[in-house]
Amino acid sequence: MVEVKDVELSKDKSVFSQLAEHNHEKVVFCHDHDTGLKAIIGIHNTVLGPAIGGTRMWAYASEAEALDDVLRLSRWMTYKAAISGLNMGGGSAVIIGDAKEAKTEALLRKFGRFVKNLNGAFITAEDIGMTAKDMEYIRMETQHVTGLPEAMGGGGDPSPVAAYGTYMGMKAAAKKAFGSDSLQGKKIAVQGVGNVGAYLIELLAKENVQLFITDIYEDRLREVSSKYGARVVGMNEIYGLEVDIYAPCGLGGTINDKTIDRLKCKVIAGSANNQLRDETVHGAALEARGIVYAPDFLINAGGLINVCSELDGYNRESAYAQTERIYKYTLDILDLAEREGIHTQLAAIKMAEKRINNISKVRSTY
Ligand SMILES: NC(=O)c1ccc[n+]([C@@H]2O[C@H](COP(=O)([O-])OP(=O)(O)OC[C@H]3O[C@@H](n4cnc5c(N)ncnc54)[C@H](O)[C@@H]3O)[C@@H](O)[C@H]2O)c1
Repeated sequence: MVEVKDVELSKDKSVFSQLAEHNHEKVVFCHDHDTGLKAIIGIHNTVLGPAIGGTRMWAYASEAEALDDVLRLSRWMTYKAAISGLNMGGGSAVIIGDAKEAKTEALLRKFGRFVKNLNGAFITAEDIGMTAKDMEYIRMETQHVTGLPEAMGGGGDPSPVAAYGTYMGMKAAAKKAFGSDSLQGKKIAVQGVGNVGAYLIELLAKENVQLFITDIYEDRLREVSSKYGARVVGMNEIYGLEVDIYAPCGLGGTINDKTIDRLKCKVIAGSANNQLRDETVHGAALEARGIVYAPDFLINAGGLINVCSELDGYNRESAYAQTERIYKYTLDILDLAEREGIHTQLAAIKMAEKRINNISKVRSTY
């Protein structure tokens, strides 16, 4: 049985006022006594199409924390899908519990039944705490699952496509900052050489850049460094490096009060989600420092584009072609930010909201 502290969802906010804050459409609390399932499915916006988003399994300290996570994640999925030109809305799910201990086939399949009952209004994929095998269990109960292995007719690992979109976004940001999208000779610091980071480095190495890398795992660093001739730097050292481009490809929140004044780069473009600790404060601070920030939820959308392309019968070529458009979308957003004198993350949100508002004249929900 999953043990979660039973606390008030929030000290000062009711569930409905939390939904109202960012205009979430629907939240489904899923409970099953026999399997111990406690899950929350959050549907933020379905104007453009069914809500898509990952299912995360995490040992949240409280129900309030789980709800907060699902509301936050689902909202960003709306923006990510809208700005990438996808006909999809934003959603997300969290299963409360320790993925190493509480996960069973029955629990996952029960969760699949809840997804099924939403009749396609929510389509899910793998996120933190979930594996491809877990998604196969969910798939046994509902067809509304994507991001499946190639053997099951899916697109397989989305990381190379996510890296390609990040690379496109980085080139667009370089064009804005340096007047050319060629990265030749540029000094680029990549933080996190996991799945996406390593594929990004492979693309960058072809452009003859000077690479600086850091990661928590030394064996991974050694491998990437010897393969691409990248210089290994310390995890804290990376922020103060004299580089042209900083690419956060590890965890979110690395652009914060402690790091922002140390940055010497002219461009930030990486795959990590939620790079700005506080999107308003740190988005504006980057603008004030003249650093071109390529909005994370736009340039890392290649992964989402890849899993969405499964829904119409997976085609790798078309997933890459759609991802390539991130170059143009990034330039459009950087231009909009300049024209309106706003920071680039805000410009990206505005552009996503504009598309949703326009299409809401055609239809209001899925
Ligand atoms: N995989 C995808 O398709 C995809 C798509 C969109 C966005 N993203 C985002 O991109 C980021 C990377 O995803 P991934 O799939 O490559 O994950 P991953 O777990 O394979 O790799 C992340 C790497 O970053 C390292 N890392 C974490 N924090 C670090 C820090 N502070 N300093 C240095 N290294 C650090 C980790 O050790 C790990 O090697 C994540 O934020 C993820 O949410 C991934």
